[in-house]
Amino acid sequence: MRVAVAGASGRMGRELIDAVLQAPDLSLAVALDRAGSPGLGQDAGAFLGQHTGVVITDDPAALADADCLIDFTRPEGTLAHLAACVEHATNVVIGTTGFDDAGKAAIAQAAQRIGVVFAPNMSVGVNTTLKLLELAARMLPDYDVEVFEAHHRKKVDAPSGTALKMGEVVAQARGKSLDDVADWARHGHTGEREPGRIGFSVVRGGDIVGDHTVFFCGTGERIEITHRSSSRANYAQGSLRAVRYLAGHAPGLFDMQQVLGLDG
Ligand SMILES: NC(=O)C1=CN([C@@H]2O[C@H](COP(=O)(O)OP(=O)(O)OC[C@H]3O[C@@H](n4cnc5c(N)ncnc54)[C@H](OP(=O)(O)O)[C@@H]3O)[C@@H](O)[C@H]2O)C=CC1
Ligand SMILES: O=C(O)C1=N[C@H](C(=O)O)C[C@H](O)C1
Repeated sequence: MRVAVAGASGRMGRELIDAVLQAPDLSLAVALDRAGSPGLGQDAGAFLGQHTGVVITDDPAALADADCLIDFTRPEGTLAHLAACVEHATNVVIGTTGFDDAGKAAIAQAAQRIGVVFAPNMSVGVNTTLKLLELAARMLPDYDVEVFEAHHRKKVDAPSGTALKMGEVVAQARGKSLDDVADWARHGHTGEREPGRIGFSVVRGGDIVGDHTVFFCGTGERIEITHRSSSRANYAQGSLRAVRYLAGHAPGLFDMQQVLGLDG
């Protein structure tokens, strides 16, 4: 299967190129970076000391040569690539976070024409953690829930897409919409905590790959469900599973719970 990688010079782009080059059933067909990127014109494997013959381009028309794009960039980049994927009937795995409602609607619309996997976290561990959260939320309806996340200093969106998803899973298990119960930040004289709210807190610093903890705080006890990433390899491997999943499915919008068979 011919795979394209967007954001080829980014942290995830490089992790993905490495993973695709090592996968016997996949070939790297296209590598995209944005206009003005210093990577343009270089071999996509140069950072590994490898010659792949795939030159990094900023032309989304190159997506005609790929069966599936893996896109971990920024919302505006992903949406531009998505339009080219629809034009060329190329499936897409979207790992980018930070979309607004209009961006999410554009993704859903594209998924009527092509296969799309869209998930804020591709790791098997995080997706298993989401199932644990669903169980805990159902078993502990009166416990106070707080979502904590920590990431590297270069991350541009907050809370992380994964933290938002964790909050949504808990809210949904309690029959609520996250927007109605979220406390995004606290400062000053906040008053006592209101029952049923879901609080968020965020750390940014250094090279933290990605930590998430959800606290279920009751009276006399608390449960902390934590996932920590120590490398980006799991995000890349999950993305490759998503590429293979799309090859066996008709157009539609899927998430990693479906790819991993955790949606039952
Ligand atoms: N779903 C998941 O499992 C995971 C999701 N992510 C998400 O993936 C995204 C990327 O993360 P990361 O790799 O760390 O970020 P980086 O900043 O390291 O890489 C982003 C890449 O996208 C490029 N880019 C930026 N803007 C555009 C644009 N408008 N059009 C095209 N390309 C663009 C950047 O180019 P340039 O450097 O020139 O700006 C860079 O090559 C984030 O949204 C992050 O939250 C990250 C890890 C796991
Ligand atoms: O930007 C990152 O690095 C990450 N982003 C994703 C998110 O926003 O949840 C996934 C992971 O936590 C790493």
